[in-house]
Amino acid sequence: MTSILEEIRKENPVVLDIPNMVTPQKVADAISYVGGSPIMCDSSNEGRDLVAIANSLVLNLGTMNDDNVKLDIIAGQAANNRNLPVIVDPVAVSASELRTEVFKKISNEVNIDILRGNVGEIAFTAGIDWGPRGIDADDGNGDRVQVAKIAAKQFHSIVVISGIDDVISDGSETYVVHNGSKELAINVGSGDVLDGVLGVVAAHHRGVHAVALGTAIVSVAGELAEEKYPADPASFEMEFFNNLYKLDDHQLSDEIRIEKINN
Ligand SMILES: Nc1ncnc2c1ncn2[C@@H]1O[C@H](COP(=O)(O)OP(=O)(O)O)[C@@H](O)[C@H]1O
Ligand SMILES: Cc1ncsc1CCOP(=O)(O)O
Repeated sequence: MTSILEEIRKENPVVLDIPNMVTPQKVADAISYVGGSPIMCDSSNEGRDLVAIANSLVLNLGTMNDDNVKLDIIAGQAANNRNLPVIVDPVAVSASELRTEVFKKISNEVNIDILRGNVGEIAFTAGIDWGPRGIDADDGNGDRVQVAKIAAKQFHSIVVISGIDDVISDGSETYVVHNGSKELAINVGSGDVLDGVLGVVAAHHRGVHAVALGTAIVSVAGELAEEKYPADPASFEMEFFNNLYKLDDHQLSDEIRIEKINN
């Protein structure tokens, strides 16, 4: 049985999160509920100071302006210097020239430990043609595993592709987490919540398997919430957050459906 939740709750790591302007409260709550200590930051003037007290850094690129892009680079490089894990979420990276350029800049200037996005986002970052005619795309796991592996090798990162199943790979070791809930897909910010939870886990637990367990924490919490509220999105959200707080290692081990991919 895993002891990851017990360990992170003992460690209570400080997660510095540079959020988007849409979901900071949700992300801070999620970090706190799974056992971390969140601090959100919005000014490049305090990036270095806050990295100095953090155990991991999350850069969410969901909304951007000149100062938070500057902050992303300052904090990312300071975190690299301290050997802290850096998690990057390239939200809607293909949607505007600015998003595409900012991600390129960050990936050139900051070492990314965990790159987390949906398959379209990750494929785009890696220059992979994803879509009806992209790499045999049928949205099957085989293709998503290939996208994760290619992106992982390109960025020297652990890549998490979230979706109906979650694919977690560093290019050679790969897992698929089969848990989840379609309610998570319509809950705005569930991906950002996943980034924050990965920040908590990665603070002290490096490696692909630990990241896969971190991914499963969110997917299992969502799956259990859907059992109770299959058709009430607002009630689902409350139950999902309750589950992030209540989930323990016994329940995680009982509920997780994780597969190691062998090629
Ligand atoms: N169709 C789905 N069925 C089950 N779980 C899903 C589905 N889509 C997303 N999830 C879950 O929702 C969480 C957030 O992923 P996702 O919605 O892909 O992020 P984003 O909000 O960045 O697009 C993950 O835990 C993922 O497993
Ligand atoms: C709606 C929206 N617009 C810019 S960032 C954001 C939130 C994205 O959250 P998630 O990708 O986790 O659903």
